[in-house]
Amino acid sequence: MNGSRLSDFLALSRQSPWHLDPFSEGLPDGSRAEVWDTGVLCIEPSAPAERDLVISCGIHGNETAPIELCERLLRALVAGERPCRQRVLLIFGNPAAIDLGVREVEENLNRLFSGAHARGERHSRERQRAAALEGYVERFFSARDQTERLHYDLHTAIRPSRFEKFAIYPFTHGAPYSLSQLALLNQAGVDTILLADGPTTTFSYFSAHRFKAHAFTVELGKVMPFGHNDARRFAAMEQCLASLVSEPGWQAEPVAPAQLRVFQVCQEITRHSEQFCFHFSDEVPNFTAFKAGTLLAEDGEHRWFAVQPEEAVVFPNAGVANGHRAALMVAPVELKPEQLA
Ligand SMILES: O=C(O)CCC(=O)N[C@@H](CCC(=O)O)C(=O)O
Ligand SMILES: [Zn+2]
Repeated sequence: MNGSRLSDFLALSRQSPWHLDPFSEGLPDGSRAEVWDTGVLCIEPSAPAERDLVISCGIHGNETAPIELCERLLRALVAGERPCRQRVLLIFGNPAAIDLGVREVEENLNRLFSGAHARGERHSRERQRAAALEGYVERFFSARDQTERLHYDLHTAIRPSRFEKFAIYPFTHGAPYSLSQLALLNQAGVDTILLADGPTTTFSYFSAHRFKAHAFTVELGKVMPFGHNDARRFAAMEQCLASLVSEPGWQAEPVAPAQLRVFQVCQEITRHSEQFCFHFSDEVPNFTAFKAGTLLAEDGEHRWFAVQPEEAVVFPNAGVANGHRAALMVAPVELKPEQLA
């Protein structure tokens, strides 16, 4: 595909970080690749199989490993090294932040979905982008009924984690958890699952709730600058995504729930003011556990204590904007057969 504008789609998106005029190109296997906007590319095979697959990365611009993984996947499709047999929507979420090497330009894109971009008086580039991304996901999923809808939103975490790869399973409103999706995550090296305890304004919850997609925020390791990621650490996820894209009907090896480490979110710590502080070291890795009764954080009158035995902290970040989540607290749980389908 010499001369293809898609052979370096990320570079093209970084050059036009907030808007790119749509265009389309044929791929060597006969699929049509349609650029809908900067960082947004829909691939339509001539005879698509039964899955509709959204893969997103770079919702936080400095989380480079998933961005590199998606670039490798796209290059293989554009070069004809791999066929595309499913409809795929590939999203580089925040090209401006990717270009600057920062988590966000004006505000955290992953707190602006499910309409949160329109709440309040504030205007920001990320709000416009969240609204646009919602529209693209709607356009993609609404094109067909009766398909299996999938969305993997790939991230890396700011700090190291005792369990390196984990996924957040957005709140299901009581619907069962998908055993085949847990198997896929497990085969992708993601053997730790966090069950959310309520609706959120994340991208994965948006797809799960609005389109009944199997959708996950997937944490693949620790944030590193471009060029400093070891691709071998992401190979299992890359292989699973490649199989989904290229092999109709592909299924991961089955998993027994007991093979997975499962946590339930039991409380959320929210920063309210400049007085916010944690009562543990800045160095603690994700999934560090505290005894029940331990004072975890303080913000003026507010105090948060560990309540459950073995309650563990995930994503502690005292530097978030006021009103935002500063940490999730999670407790180990066992998935019961009646919770699974
Ligand atoms: O390491 C951190 O503190 C944040 C890593 C990250 O971006 N995580 C996502 C999780 C989204 C979810 O809860 O589904 C985020 O904070 O947006
Ligand atoms: Zn992230």
